[in-house]
Amino acid sequence: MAQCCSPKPAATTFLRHPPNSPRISTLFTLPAIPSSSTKFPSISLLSPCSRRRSFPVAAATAAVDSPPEISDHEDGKRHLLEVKDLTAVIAESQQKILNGVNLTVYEGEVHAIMGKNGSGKSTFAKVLVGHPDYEVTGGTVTFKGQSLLEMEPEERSLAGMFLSFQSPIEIPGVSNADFLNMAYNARQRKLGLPELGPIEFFSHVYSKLDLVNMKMDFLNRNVNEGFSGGERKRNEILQLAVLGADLAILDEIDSGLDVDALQDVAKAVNALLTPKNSVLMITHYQRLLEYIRPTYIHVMENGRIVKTGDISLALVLEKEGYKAISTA
Ligand SMILES: Nc1ncnc2c1ncn2[C@@H]1O[C@H](COP(=O)(O)OP(=O)(O)OP(=O)(O)O)[C@@H](O)[C@H]1O
Repeated sequence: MAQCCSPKPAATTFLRHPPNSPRISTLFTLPAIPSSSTKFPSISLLSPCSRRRSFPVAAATAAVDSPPEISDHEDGKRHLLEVKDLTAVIAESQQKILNGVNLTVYEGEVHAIMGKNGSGKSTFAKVLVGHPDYEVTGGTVTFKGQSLLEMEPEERSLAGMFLSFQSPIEIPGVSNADFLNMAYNARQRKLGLPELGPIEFFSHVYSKLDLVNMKMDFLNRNVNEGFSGGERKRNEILQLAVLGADLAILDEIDSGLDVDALQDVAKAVNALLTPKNSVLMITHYQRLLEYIRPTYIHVMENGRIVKTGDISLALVLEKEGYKAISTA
């Protein structure tokens, strides 16, 4: 495991909104940038190490050094993600948000998490990628046979986890193409794979633009600057297509999308699905589930998954609301 706060060739960076907004919005693996660099003039690059008060190691010791999981699925599939009794608090206030989440995702599956506003869905997603606003207080998480909670956010990303955030941020002064190229090369470097120069990368990314129905000029625009809500969401999926992932966690990719954009985004996500990778998507609407068919739907309430079912569960919720399944 990488030593926290030691010099690294690459750093996973939580990019913050401007100072008056405390919400961290996105996670990428970027090359280390010298403090004197003018490359990202208006973004504060915050090492997760600098904010994390207690990295959630103790809770995960049971899974340390465990060998890759042997399948216990009837079809012989391996599980990608196994979450057991996960509890977490907001680091600053110590307010408990996750109250014992249990979830197993096998390769090739699509899981949807639904639930009332404030039930803990986004917090769960952010805890999975190691967001420094939260501390894990109990439970274990295994990702591809390794203890996820032992990994730095950067390692989680390099291990194949991708989170598309609910509100993707702008990065003024950095073109989309440069940003994607940097993130792509940082990952290639870490994995010991060949990097791509700007021209080679352009042809790599060009083939992905079609997938999300984005015009080429979006590559030359600054990351998300002036993008509409729908364009930002498409851009998130473009990042997923360029970087690839074993587990893509998509937090409300459907919010703010018109019908055509929703179909484009869903088509792109479906095109990226293989029997080996999985999607965990958070959504409020059954509409998205018509396009990206989930293997399971889970309902979160008060920081726990209280109900799991198939697509019919979403239909019940659409018709009767959460009171139909509430345990409160
Ligand atoms: N960093 C934070 N600081 C303060 N409160 C937080 C923080 N993160 C989460 N919370 C609180 O934790 C609760 C769960 O938030 P979360 O965003 O996970 O809910 P959600 O289920 O994703 O909601 P929604 O459907 O509205 O997006 C909310 O009450 C939220 O205000």
